[in-house]
Amino acid sequence: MNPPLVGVIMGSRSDWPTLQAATAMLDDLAIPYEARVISAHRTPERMVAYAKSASARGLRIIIAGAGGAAHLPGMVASLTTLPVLGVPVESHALRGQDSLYSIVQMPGGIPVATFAIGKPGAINAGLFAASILALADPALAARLADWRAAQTARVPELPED
Ligand SMILES: Nc1c(C(=O)O)ncn1[C@@H]1O[C@H](COP(=O)(O)O)[C@@H](O)[C@H]1O
Repeated sequence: MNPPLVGVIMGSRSDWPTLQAATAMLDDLAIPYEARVISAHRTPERMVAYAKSASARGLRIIIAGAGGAAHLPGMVASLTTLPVLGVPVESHALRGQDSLYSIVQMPGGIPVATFAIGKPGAINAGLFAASILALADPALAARLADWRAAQTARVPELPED
C-alpha cells in the first residue's frame, strides 16, 4: 500500500460513520489515507504531535471532522500549513449548527475549508481532497473525471425511471 496522502481525523469514534462517507470517496478514487481518532479536548497532546508531524510524514491534506464545540479542525490548522478540510458532524442537541459555526468562523489568518453538515459534507471533503491532489496527478485527474461521468450517467432524465 502506498503511504497515506490524506489524514482523516475525527474528534470521537462516534464521528466515524460520518467520516466514512469521506473515506469511501478516497477508496473509490484509489487515494491512500489513514484514519485516526484525535480530539483537541480529550487528547490534546496526540493532536499536537499529529498535526506537527503530518507534513513530514508525507500527508498532503487533512480532513478533520468533529461535532458540537468542534475545535479540532481549527486547532489542527493552527499547527500545520497543510490544507485542512473541516467536516461539521451532526450533533444531537443542535443538529450540527454548533459544529458548523465552530468550524467555519475561523479568525483571519488560520483557514479551514468548511463543508456541509454531516455525510454530504464528508463526501464533498473527500472529493475536494481528490481535486487538490489531482492538480499534480494526471492519472487521478482522469479517475476523478470518470467518477463524475459515472455519477452523471446514474441520474435518470425522467422522474419515474
Ligand atoms: N468536537 C470534538 C472534539 C474537538 O473538537 O477536539 N473532540 C471531541 N469532539 C466531539 O464531541 C462529540 C461527542 O463525542 P462523544 O460521542 O465521544 O461523546 C463528537 O462529535 C466529537 O467530534
